[in-house]
Amino acid sequence: MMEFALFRLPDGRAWLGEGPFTALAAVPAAGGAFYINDFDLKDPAPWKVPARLHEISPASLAEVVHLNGSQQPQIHWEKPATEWFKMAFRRIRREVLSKRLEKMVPVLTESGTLTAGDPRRLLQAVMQAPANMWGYAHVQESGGFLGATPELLFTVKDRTLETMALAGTAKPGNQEAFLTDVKEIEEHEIVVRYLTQQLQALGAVSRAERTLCETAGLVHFQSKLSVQLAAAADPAQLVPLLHPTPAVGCLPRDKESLEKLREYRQQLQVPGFFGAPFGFAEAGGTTHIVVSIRGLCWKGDEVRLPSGCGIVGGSAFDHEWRELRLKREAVLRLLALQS
Ligand SMILES: C=C(O[C@@H]1C=C(C(=O)O)C=C[C@H]1O)C(=O)O
Repeated sequence: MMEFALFRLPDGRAWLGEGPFTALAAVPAAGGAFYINDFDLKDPAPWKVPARLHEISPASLAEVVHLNGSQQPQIHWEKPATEWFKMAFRRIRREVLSKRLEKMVPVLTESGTLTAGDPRRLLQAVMQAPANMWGYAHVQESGGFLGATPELLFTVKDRTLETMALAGTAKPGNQEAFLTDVKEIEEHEIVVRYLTQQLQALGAVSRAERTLCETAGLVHFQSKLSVQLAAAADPAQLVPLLHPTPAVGCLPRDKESLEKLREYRQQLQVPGFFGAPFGFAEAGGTTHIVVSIRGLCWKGDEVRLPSGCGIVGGSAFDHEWRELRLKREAVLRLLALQS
């Protein structure tokens, strides 16, 4: 199989679409299409209808993708350098303190070399990710990306849209201090405020209380939001309305700040899939779009593992550097690449 896409829901249902794909600008009425784009939404036809669609289980995956006989990948990781990230961190913090920005999310990418095995084997871990995560993958002949994310951009069916703010991070075990951490709460509430503002035009927005989401070795603040839509909404238009949220982007989300975010991403050589929307439109009319974080990508034997952290006025470099490491470790554990 030269090209395929995979999407797994938290309830375990999963689909694998075989290429070649037919690319469309809008969701096909019959469903059965994947949404694949990069962070800048450069693809004008991001809905990909596969030549063949399979509903899969962890047991049938190996058969459908022909994984039998392939080995778990071995990756030699390089220690990430601090310089460029430190510079971005300082600049962003300065902009926040001078009130030109409220929040921005720079991304650090760890690089590695594949020394043995097949990265497609990691799809087995993606299929078995914890029940509060969405699995995603897009694989082509020479490379691809895959992961399991705890962050939903939106699910829409008929007149109901559900989304979440997921931001603010800690290591499990220190919950008491986290629950009252003013900086983490601020980082989170910025995302809630943004989503509420963007969604208000579509109908009545209701917000559930801020709770803790524990997943794959990390704890986040999570607030679920839902909207009773005044009229049926087109998922193709909802993506640019919501993406990028300040959980992976910036606030304000004006042209100037987005341009700065793009510059930092370029300078820091962030892979295009990271933080991008990815999803699947079911045949029954439900469309799910998630935020592609907690994953890795590869091209030939080059492997890259990005992670990002929100910078606000109260952010300190050492704390954020540690948070980035925790996030990368969470991905490695999730993909069974580290004990
Ligand atoms: C950017 C990442 O995660 C996002 C950033 C978070 C934060 O800054 O606290 C938390 C969850 C995600 O919204 C990542 O995992 O790399």
